[in-house]
Amino acid sequence: MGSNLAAARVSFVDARAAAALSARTARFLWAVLRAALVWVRGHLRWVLTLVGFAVILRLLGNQIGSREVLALAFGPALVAAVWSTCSPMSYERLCAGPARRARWRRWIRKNWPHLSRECGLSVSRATKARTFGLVPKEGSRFVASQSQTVTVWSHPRLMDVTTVGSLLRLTIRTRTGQTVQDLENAAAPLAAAAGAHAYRCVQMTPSAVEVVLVMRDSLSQARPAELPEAAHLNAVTLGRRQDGTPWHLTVTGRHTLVVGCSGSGKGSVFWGVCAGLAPAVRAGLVRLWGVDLKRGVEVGMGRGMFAAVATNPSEAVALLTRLLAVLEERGNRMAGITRLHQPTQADPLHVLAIDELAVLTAYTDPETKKEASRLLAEILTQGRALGVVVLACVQDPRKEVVGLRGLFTQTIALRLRSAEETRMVLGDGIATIAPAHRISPAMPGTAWVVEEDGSADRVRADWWSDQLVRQVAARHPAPVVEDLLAARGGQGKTHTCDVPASDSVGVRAAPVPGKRTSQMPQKERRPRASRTSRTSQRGTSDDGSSAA
Ligand SMILES: Nc1ncnc2c1ncn2[C@@H]1O[C@H](COP(=O)(O)OP(=O)(O)OP(=O)(O)O)[C@@H](O)[C@H]1O
Repeated sequence: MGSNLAAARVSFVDARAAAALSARTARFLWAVLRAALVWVRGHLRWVLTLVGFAVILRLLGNQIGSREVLALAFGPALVAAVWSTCSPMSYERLCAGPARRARWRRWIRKNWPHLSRECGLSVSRATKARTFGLVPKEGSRFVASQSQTVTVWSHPRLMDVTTVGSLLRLTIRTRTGQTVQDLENAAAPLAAAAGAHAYRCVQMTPSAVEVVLVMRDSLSQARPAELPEAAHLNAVTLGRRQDGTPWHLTVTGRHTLVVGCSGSGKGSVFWGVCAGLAPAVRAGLVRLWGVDLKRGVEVGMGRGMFAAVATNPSEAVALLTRLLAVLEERGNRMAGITRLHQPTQADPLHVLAIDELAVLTAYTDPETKKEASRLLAEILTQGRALGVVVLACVQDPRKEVVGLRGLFTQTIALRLRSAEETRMVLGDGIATIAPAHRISPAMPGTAWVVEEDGSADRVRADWWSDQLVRQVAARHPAPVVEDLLAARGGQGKTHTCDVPASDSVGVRAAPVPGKRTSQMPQKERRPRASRTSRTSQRGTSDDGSSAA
């Protein structure tokens, strides 16, 4: 009886394993078939020509030859299908990627005269040309040559075409009578004709421009942030650029304004900077100060890495007063000795991170607003060289809301509501090359930034989950905590905390008087699921400035 039961159990287990194996095999075969069909569709001309050739050979009675030709038609499809199913990464790297890039290069070279004409880059002139040969003329007489009016086109020169990853780079030289501005203006129709997701222009010489077309959108997928390990002071890695390279943001010596409408992903940039600096915070080289007037909901997630957090306007004024005192004391110390502050453990870099600046500078009572704006203006004007920098996030970029806009030295434009807002944030003439108002709501964390050389680039910040922020705060707690109540009297009071050696997870209770956020129930956030944007429903590009 017992042995029967054991045998039945064994056969049941075998049957389940066999069923799982057949399901896996069926799935694999289906994937291979689908990949083969995709390959055939992409190489239809090749396949049809060889099939036609095989049919002719068969009609002529050459059976073996026709079979070989059919193998030549479908063999590559089978190899490609199996390869791409078993090892998609190596297939993309060694086969599909290089083939695709070669196709882009060929296409642009072949179609350049046509593209340049249709995008308004070429000019034509009518000219007389003489044709030679015996040409019939009235009656039965022939003449040896005759003159005709012909149209001659002159195009800007396509000097070089290169590809890297998903980028197609065109180096174009102006034709006579053309400026680099003309080439830059034609980049949008050029990108649309090439089916590029986005583009950017970089002036190479006074008469040559590099137009970079982003042929495949590498930013479409959200990417989770990683736990920061090393202490970096100068720059933090916030995410990636549209060419797939890392996006580093300089922090030292820069005041950063992050603008984006609600849900555009300001939190990702905020935590990218604060959590990116966390190892340096723990090392004592950076001191983070937080202002979160949305009841501390955002900063509360990573409270442990901040030296002080203000969650109401009076606390914010106290915090700014304290920071200004640091500035004044440091200024007095540095006068005549050095012009640029070098962060050390005894004298760290102070980073003031403000979530929703408008609550402080526009939506609070007039007195607090005036005082906060005054203090912030002083910090913004003097802080850069003295090692006090500001990171501020805001939804509304209008002057009446952020009067201090001009004092920030770098700006990140997340999704904005209109081209006018893009102009306000990034500067005049930028809305066409960095259309932040066209970023898809389905891609939070995506932004446009303007580089020092004036070129614009599209970037996407990595996603910081609440859990990861808490983990960073637990791993890299601030060694020093400031007492804001004492700062109200103009004097700061500093508590030194023992930094735990362990990497245990959990928010460290920071002894800040009057602090409510650590007790507040926090809602766990998740990356927003992609949704079809209204623009993409209309058949235009989601986020870039151009669409195929
Ligand atoms: N980098 C990112 N990648 C993917 N999803 C993101 C990213 N950043 C944010 N999100 C998603 O977008 C949502 C809104 O993000 P977030 O709260 O940072 O926006 P916000 O601009 O701060 O909005 P608000 O100003 O209303 O607070 C998040 O809950 C998350 O689902």
